Amino acid sequence: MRGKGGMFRYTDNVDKLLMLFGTLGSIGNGMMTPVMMVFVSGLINSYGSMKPDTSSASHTRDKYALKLLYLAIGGGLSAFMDGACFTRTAERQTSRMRMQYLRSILRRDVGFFDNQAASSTTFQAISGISSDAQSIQSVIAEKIPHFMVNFSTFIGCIIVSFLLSWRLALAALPLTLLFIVPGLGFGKLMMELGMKTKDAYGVAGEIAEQAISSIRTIYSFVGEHETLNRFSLALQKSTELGIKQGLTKGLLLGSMGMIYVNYAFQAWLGSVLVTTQGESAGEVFIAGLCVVLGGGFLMSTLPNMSFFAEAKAAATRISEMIDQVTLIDIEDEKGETLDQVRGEIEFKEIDFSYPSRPDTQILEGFNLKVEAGKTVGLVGSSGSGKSTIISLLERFYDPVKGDILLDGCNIKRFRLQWLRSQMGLVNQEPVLFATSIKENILFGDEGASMENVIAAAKAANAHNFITKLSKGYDTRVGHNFYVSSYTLEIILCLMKLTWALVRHPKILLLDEATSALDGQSEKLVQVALDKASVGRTTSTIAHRLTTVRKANTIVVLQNGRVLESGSHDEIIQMETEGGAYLRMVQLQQIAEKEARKSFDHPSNARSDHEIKSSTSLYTSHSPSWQGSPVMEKIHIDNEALSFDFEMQPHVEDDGESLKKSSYPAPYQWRLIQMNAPEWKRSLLGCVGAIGYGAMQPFSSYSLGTLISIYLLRDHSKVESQSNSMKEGYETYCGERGVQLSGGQKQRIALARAFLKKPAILLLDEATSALDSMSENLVQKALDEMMVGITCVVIAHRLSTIQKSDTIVVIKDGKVAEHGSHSDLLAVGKGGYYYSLLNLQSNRALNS
Ligand SMILES: Nc1ncnc2c1ncn2[C@@H]1O[C@H](COP(=O)(O)OP(=O)(O)OP(=O)(O)O)[C@@H](O)[C@H]1O
Repeated sequence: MRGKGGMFRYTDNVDKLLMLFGTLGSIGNGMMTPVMMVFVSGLINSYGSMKPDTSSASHTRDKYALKLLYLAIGGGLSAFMDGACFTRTAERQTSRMRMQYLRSILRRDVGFFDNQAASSTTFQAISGISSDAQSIQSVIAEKIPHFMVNFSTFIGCIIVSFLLSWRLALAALPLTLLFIVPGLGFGKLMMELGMKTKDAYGVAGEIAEQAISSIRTIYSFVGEHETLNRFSLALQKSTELGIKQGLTKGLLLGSMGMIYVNYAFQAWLGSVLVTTQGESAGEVFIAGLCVVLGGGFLMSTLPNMSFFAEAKAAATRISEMIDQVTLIDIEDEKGETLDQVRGEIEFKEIDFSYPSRPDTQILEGFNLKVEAGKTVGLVGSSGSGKSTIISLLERFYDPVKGDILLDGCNIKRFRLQWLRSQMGLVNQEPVLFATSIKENILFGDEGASMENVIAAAKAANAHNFITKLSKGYDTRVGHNFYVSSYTLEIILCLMKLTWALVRHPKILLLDEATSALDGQSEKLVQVALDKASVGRTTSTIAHRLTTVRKANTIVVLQNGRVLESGSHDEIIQMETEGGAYLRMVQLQQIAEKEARKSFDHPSNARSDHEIKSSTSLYTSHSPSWQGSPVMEKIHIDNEALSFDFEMQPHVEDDGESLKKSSYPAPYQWRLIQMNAPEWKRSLLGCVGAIGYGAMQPFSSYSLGTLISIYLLRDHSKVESQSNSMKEGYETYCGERGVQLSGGQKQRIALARAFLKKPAILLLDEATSALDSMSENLVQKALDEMMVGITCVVIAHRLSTIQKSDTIVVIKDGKVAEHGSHSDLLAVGKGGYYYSLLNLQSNRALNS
């Protein structure tokens, strides 16, 4: 099951069985057509001799109907097996593949995502799960069975055609190349053009998307015309490709006309084979049909190859991702755990550079010790390495040099999952997923009980506002969670904190946790944070120095080194490098004063509207919300928080509200009017389409006629004469047939009688003028034709009537004797028939 690469990598025994049955089903399904062709050839042959309302006709009818019924049952069963087994196994295999793929992505160390452009990694991950896995699934579920069905039909048809008439098959087979080769060639060209057209539309779509998404910029620069020009230029490319595509499609469909060239050739050759080689009509006709059908099936089989190649490449991409070795493996079960964690952290002589930028040293000889239960505040200029320290502690990366210790033990010795579960991280990223509040909290610890969830929410001061919502912990958040942006920031903060606390971590890591909040809201949340950090070793990163003011130790970082450290009161007095912390505090105070001044000055202040639009992540976009009167107004008031907020509950019936929207129905007539300039081409297309459509019934009619001709020639066996006559069937017979011999006239008369398919056949010395070889041939044809019809044969030559059911000997206008040949012979020498037969055989001997 774990073989390297390949699209069947995740096949287990059940899948192998499913694929075996699927393959049998596909082959069975594919053999339907050839087997049916064999039956039909027999059926056509029997049509020639079938007469209405005779027992033999109904026997033949029943026989073939039954055979075809069995075939239908067999075909149905095999098609079912084919479809059901392959679809099921494709589903099983690719869902396993998707799972493994996602698991392998999730266990990647963070460095993996750094090493490539973030967008390309995300794209790769998503396309691996969606398009790559999808293309493998569609190959297993559809393309492989399609290939096998068509290929076995092709093989079956060719075998049947050779069995029925090898001469015709051999001669007609090369002609199939006349439509297979252009068909494949133009088909490939069509696909390439289709891809290019898609790309060209993509470019045009991108222009439109960019323009619409930045509509204000477009308006402000009066860039509408420019946008339209660029859009129309991009569309021009797709129009040119469209014309090429149309031409190629025309050539593709036109080249299929070669099928009829093949039929034309077969019609000619088939007649020759029936009339000169004694081949039967049904077999020759069906052999020819099988050759053409086989060619068609081969043609539709081959394009599958490109899908196989695509799926193979997709499987290789997925396998490469799955097989990549992870240095810091979250699923690695090895490693120690501590029964009791105190939470003492120590960084010893840490050198670090990110794997994606190994030449840039971020931390250099970094040392830091945080005692258990104490709070350390990390401050410093942007890029000084504050967040890097937290990443190293979480083991998102390992240091290049030095050790990080937890309670005196190197963190590399711990089981990674356990280590991370000891830390609660609250960072700046928005963390709410589009699910309920409870589920959101459970992301912190999926096994946590409801009591734990509530305890964590209480610890983060979030319980109060959650219980005020109408659905409490079951309120869905995410896309449809609409609150004012001010409230949203607070809720996000509290939720992140709740999430971090649900596992009762010993270490709390706060990376700019409150940076998105304004001073007033920060104060509200800070109470919750202070409460949460009691008894926990806490590391706080903050630009706003008031946030870290109360920390036991404040560490000032610069270029990955510790510049100053100590409590606020200690380091504010330090003069290292000009008192870095003091300068930071002073600069921040000046900036805050400036900000307050500009806020007090109305002309500088941002309007309400501006604030709203800049923080509209959750506040304004879904049309289903607009104008909805249902808003929850909630007041939160407890020791930590006191604020009001309005909240829109989740609405389930988006579809309903869409239905109610008043978009006008599409207007056909308007669409036609828009396309009016294209009427000439449309008309030409319609005429072509009608002509193409009419081909099928016309060709069916022609093929039907061909069968009749085959049957006629098959029965009359007038080949030798026809061949000996220069003009063949067009030979002029002369008045009352004077230009023909008596034997020739008789055979033509016989052919006329056969064509009429009479219920009663009267043959009055019908073969008397024939030489014995021709008589033999004609007699054979007569024997075939007389099956199931009433025949009255008058003959002097007694061999002609020997096989009759009843022979009636007439003498002087009276029936002298009657009975079968053997009955009459049994009468012996006294019998009239006996003596006639004796006389004739003596004459034959003498001559
Ligand atoms: N994933 C990464 N790959 C490569 N370089 C990185 C990565 N993350 C951060 N850096 C670089 O490491 C240096 C330190 O970054 P870090 O995020 O630790 O700084 P910081 O002090 O937290 O900054 P800020 O206050 O702006 O958040 C920066 O120069 C940054 O460009």
